[in-house]
Amino acid sequence: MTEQEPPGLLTIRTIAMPSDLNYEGDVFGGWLLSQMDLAGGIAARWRAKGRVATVAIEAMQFHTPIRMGDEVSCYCTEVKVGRTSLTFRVEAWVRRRDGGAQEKATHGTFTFVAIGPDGRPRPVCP
Ligand SMILES: CC(=O)SCCNC(=O)CCNC(=O)[C@H](O)C(C)(C)COP(=O)(O)OP(=O)(O)OC[C@H]1O[C@@H](n2cnc3c(N)ncnc32)[C@H](O)[C@@H]1OP(=O)(O)O
Repeated sequence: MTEQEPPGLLTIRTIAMPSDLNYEGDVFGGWLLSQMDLAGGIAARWRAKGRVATVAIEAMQFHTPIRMGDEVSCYCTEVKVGRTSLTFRVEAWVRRRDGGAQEKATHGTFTFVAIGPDGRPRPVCP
């Protein structure tokens, strides 16, 4: 069987460490959310060619738990570019520590705003 290819651009790949776990031994949802926010922020910064800030996170869904030592990869797909905002779908995929194929763990929609030197929204090149 061929491995399903995640959609979008690989932006972050990391390993779930002991300090990222909740008291049940699974990865804390907030840690995963922050990785996805970082990944989307990188993609948005590339697209906006400069500083961005997260303005909204919506439609988060957690499909499967992540455990210590699992490899976590975040893939970003551009959904929409407005006048000053950029929306990306971010998917987190997990490969278990003992190998095997990646599976989708979580996805969400992240919106960023391009920020100018004055800290206010600035237009993005179409
Ligand atoms: C609170 C925290 O520390 S969270 C961590 C990091 N994030 C931040 O610090 C951001 C804090 N927020 C801010 O500084 C401000 O809200 C800013 C600078 C991002 C935006 O300022 P605003 O005055 O709200 O900007 P404005 O109303 O002009 O909207 C800018 C764009 O964002 C979009 N936008 C604003 N709110 C939302 C939202 N909830 N969902 C989706 N898009 C939104 C607007 O539609 C607009 O897009 P467009 O120009 O492409 O049409």
